[in-house]
Amino acid sequence: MQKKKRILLKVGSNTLTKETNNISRGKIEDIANQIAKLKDSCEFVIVSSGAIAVAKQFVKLESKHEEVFVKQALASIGQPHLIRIYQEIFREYGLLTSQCLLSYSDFEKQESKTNIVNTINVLVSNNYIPIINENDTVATDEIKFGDNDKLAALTASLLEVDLLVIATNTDGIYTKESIKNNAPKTIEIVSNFEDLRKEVVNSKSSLGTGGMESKIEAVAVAKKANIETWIVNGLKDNFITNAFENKIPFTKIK
Ligand SMILES: Nc1ncnc2c1ncn2[C@@H]1O[C@H](COP(=O)(O)OP(=O)(O)O)[C@@H](O)[C@H]1O
Ligand SMILES: N[C@@H](CCC(=O)OP(=O)(O)O)C(=O)O
Repeated sequence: MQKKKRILLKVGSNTLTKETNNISRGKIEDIANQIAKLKDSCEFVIVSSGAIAVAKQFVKLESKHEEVFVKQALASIGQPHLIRIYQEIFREYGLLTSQCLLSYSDFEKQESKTNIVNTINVLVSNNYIPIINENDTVATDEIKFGDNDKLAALTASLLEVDLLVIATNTDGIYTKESIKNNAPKTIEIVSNFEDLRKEVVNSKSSLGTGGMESKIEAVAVAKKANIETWIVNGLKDNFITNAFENKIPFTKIK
């Protein structure tokens, strides 16, 4: 049997909510449907944000503490709901899921790195799709300074995946000029990675954390490990299968 292509799919909060205040079961169905279609040729590991977004659907926390602690508490409330929703929907498509919570510091310790790789390899070889998020209770880095893009890239490198797909709410990376002119145009082929950094504008979406800048940083991490990255519009249906068939505009960085 031919070796399956290993894909790390990163799904941001905006994709999962389809830019509303609620997690979109329809979007998770769309992801499950695509993974089910591709399952004979590809194996998936998912890095999913959305814990805080799910919690906000259910609760409003009162606290005199710093905002970051409230966000961590929300992530703790939302994470089990997020996984429950994934599990319910993926099961309908015949897909098995599991949860892994990781911290950035885990990537600095050899023993932790080995354990992550071994655990995920057992999961994947038994047809479980690991759904990874940051362990927000212990690490504030992501909520304060970055987001899951870098976590996805570090995980992709550690797992030596064949492709990193970052799903966001734009058709990939647009040229700065085209954003200014209100006619966004996707940079489809990246000839010079350093030039790409100059295209980032200082904006992010309503629920997003790091904007395009953190995606570029993620691409840099993946590039160092010789991993190709695609930045695709996760709001659209069939965004993975359509990207494979080149039916949609997206940014490909080799
Ligand atoms: N050159 C660019 N092309 C496209 N989007 C850009 C660019 N520069 C900055 N952005 C911003 O990055 C956002 C995506 O990142 P983010 O808000 O963190 O979403 P996510 O939840 O998917 O991680 C876009 O909605 C846009 O506002
Ligand atoms: N880990 C947290 C926050 C992650 C976050 O906002 O990231 P992203 O949507 O990828 O910019 C969560 O699951 O809500």
